[in-house]
Amino acid sequence: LSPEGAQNQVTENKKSNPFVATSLILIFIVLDVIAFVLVLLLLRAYWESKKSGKRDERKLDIENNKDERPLEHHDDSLNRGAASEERGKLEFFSEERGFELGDLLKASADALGKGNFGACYKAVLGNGTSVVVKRLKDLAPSTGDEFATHIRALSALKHPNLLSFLAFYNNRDERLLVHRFARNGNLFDRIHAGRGENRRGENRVPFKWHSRLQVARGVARAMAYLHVNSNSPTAAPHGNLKSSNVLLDENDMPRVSDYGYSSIISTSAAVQRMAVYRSPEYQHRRRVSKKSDVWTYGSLLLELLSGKASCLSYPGGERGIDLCNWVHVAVREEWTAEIFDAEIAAQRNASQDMLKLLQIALRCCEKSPEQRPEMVDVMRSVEGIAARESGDDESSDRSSVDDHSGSTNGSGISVEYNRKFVSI
Ligand SMILES: Nc1ncnc2c1ncn2[C@@H]1O[C@H](COP(=O)(O)OP(=O)(O)OP(=O)(O)O)[C@@H](O)[C@H]1O
Repeated sequence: LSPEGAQNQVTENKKSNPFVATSLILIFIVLDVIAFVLVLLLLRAYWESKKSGKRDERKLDIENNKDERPLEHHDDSLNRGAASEERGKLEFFSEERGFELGDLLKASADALGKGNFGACYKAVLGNGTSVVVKRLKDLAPSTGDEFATHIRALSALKHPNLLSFLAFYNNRDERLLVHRFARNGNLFDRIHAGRGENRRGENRVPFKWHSRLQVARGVARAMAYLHVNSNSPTAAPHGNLKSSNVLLDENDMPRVSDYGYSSIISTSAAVQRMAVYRSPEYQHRRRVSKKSDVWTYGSLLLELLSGKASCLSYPGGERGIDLCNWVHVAVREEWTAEIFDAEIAAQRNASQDMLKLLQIALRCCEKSPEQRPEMVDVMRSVEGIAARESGDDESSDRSSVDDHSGSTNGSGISVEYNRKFVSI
């Protein structure tokens, strides 16, 4: 119905019947409104599908290895800042020192993704070694020396379940961290890839209870280790624990990454983007502490157990659910069985252990920080499940908690930190 046609008909009808003319005008207006709403709905559906596809597209790009340009070509500013005459050297923290900054920039590289604190690239060096280069952004104002001191302190933390630092680069324009590449990607993708709306899960490798428990145990050890070696009463030793910051090596052993950033990132960026700032105590009292880390660990356990995406894991938290709240409601309403991911719920011989892990998670997610357990106690509870499940006695299981840099006093947690040995 064209506007001219409608107008002519209206003029004709006006002469014969004023009621018919008014009805035609009304119909014309209603049709216009419906068309407008339809266009709006279509635009919204297009926008939503683009957003949900982003993560998968990024993964696909990496898997297909489409972009193999040298690192320096991925980012012009990286090239400009680092290729100048006075660009300086990498500082190494490990035995693997067979490369220099120039080798890194020329190595064939893939963009792994942009996180909250910078972009990550996987670079393959001439000798075939794969490393990850993280280019930091939104740093707190600090001198190069302050930054270097902080990174050196972080690199002294050595534990089999922490992602270690290989080297770093520090000049006025550019700050880069170099880590080992974790071959099996991150825990978020391990839990959620190939499932959910619009996905049929054809390529999904099932993530069974035993592997999930192994991850829960490894992350608890890494977190307890960080807590034992942190002296600050006001900071969360990790600060940003979430499933995308738990990387999996070739044996699916977890390596916790992105720890200790709170003092190198600007306060506003930290408050907006770090996981601990979403804890109940930050909402009410504007304070975070070690117990905020315990809360993030509880949320991670709930994600592992339920297979549901947590809003902590999504950038900006714009998707996913508040798992702590959801599970508390589920337990109150007595539909606990609904909590467990279908992929593990069928493993009936492990159901008691799943319930135990759920109880630990709920204690970690207590609203009041004072009521949450200490991270070391959480680790011991999770190890209790592991020892029973594998039939090992506790002492033999404990040996794997040891770090690689020194002896322990029997608790299994120790560290060489600033050349002083601290243990509990
Ligand atoms: N050492 C690594 N090995 C393998 N993949 C890595 C490594 N480091 C980072 N990644 C991957 O690179 C991507 C970007 O990581 P990054 O840490 O920058 O962001 P994020 O974890 O998504 O968010 P945030 O910045 O809040 O930690 C993620 O998919 C992450 O799993």
